[in-house]
Amino acid sequence: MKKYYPLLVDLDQVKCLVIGGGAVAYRKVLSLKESGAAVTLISPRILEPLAQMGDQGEITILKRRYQWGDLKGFRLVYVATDDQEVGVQVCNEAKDEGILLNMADNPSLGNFIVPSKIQRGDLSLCISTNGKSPLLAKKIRQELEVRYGQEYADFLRLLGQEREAALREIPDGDKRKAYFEALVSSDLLDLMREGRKEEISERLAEIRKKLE
Ligand SMILES: C[C@@]1(CC(=O)O)c2cc3[nH]c(cc4nc(cc5[nH]c(cc(n2)[C@H]1CCC(=O)O)[C@@](C)(CC(=O)O)[C@@H]5CCC(=O)O)C(CC(=O)O)=C4CCC(=O)O)c(CCC(=O)O)c3CC(=O)O
Ligand SMILES: NC(=O)C1=CN([C@@H]2O[C@H](COP(=O)(O)OP(=O)(O)OC[C@H]3O[C@@H](n4cnc5c(N)ncnc54)[C@H](O)[C@@H]3O)[C@@H](O)[C@H]2O)C=CC1
Repeated sequence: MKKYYPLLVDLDQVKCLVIGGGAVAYRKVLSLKESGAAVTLISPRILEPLAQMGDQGEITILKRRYQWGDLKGFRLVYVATDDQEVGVQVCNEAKDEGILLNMADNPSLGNFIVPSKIQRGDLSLCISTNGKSPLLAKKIRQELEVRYGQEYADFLRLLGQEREAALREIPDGDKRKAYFEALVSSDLLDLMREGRKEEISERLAEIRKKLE
């Protein structure tokens, strides 16, 4: 069993290649585009929504089979074909070039896997089963989606603002930490979930006052 290391990577404008044009390739393309990657796709058959993305200039499409040399210039490569042989060839080329490789149909040939993900503003929740059961990862995602709603995006925005302000305005490190702890364990999240926006600044002032 591989021991994968989780990390969050900035893919803005990074050149990524997807080989294959079916449902799995489509899922990988969507998540790459969400991260701002510059996506190229190579495949003889291409799903309609992917073809449309190509027509609209959102991704670059080469409508043909993979050939040796295609990986040049790419940082991340995803293989999502129904042809095992392509996987083996890409794997050899990726090794030569030191490129990070995701293999949808034979994960152990690649060197990274994609987790299931929930995004709530700046909060990312990523779930992986180390490839043992993607369906369980999906089920846990659906459970967590109910538990962690949009209010977390708002809460985190507020925490970020308050943290910046506190770093400027509360010079004492212990007091600052106490303020952060009070914010995180306050009922601010409940106020946001219940849409009681007008009470938020009041609560912030109360928390600050208590610490004085
Ligand atoms: C190893 C990994 C490599 C990788 O793709 O990176 C991989 C591999 C394989 N998946 C397979 C099948 C399915 N994958 C899904 C769904 C997802 N698969 C994703 C990731 C991963 N899948 C990586 C491990 C993640 C982890 O650690 O848990 C998700 C999380 C992210 C994403 O793909 O973007 C996304 C859910 C997103 C969401 O909804 O939250 C479904 C369910 C569905 O489609 O509804 C099924 C059908 C049910 C089933 O088989 O379980 C097969 C067998 C194919 C066959 O039968 O031939 C293989 C190959 C193998 O296992 O050998
Ligand atoms: N990792 C994951 O999340 C999942 C992986 N899979 C596996 O991923 C693979 C792809 O699944 P789907 O997208 O449903 O398959 P699909 O059959 O819809 O698409 C396969 C694509 O591969 C392309 N292709 C075939 N030979 C090629 C070549 N030589 N060069 C470039 N492209 C080529 C075809 O044109 C087609 O677009 C399957 O092997 C499947 O077992 C399936 C479900 C989930």
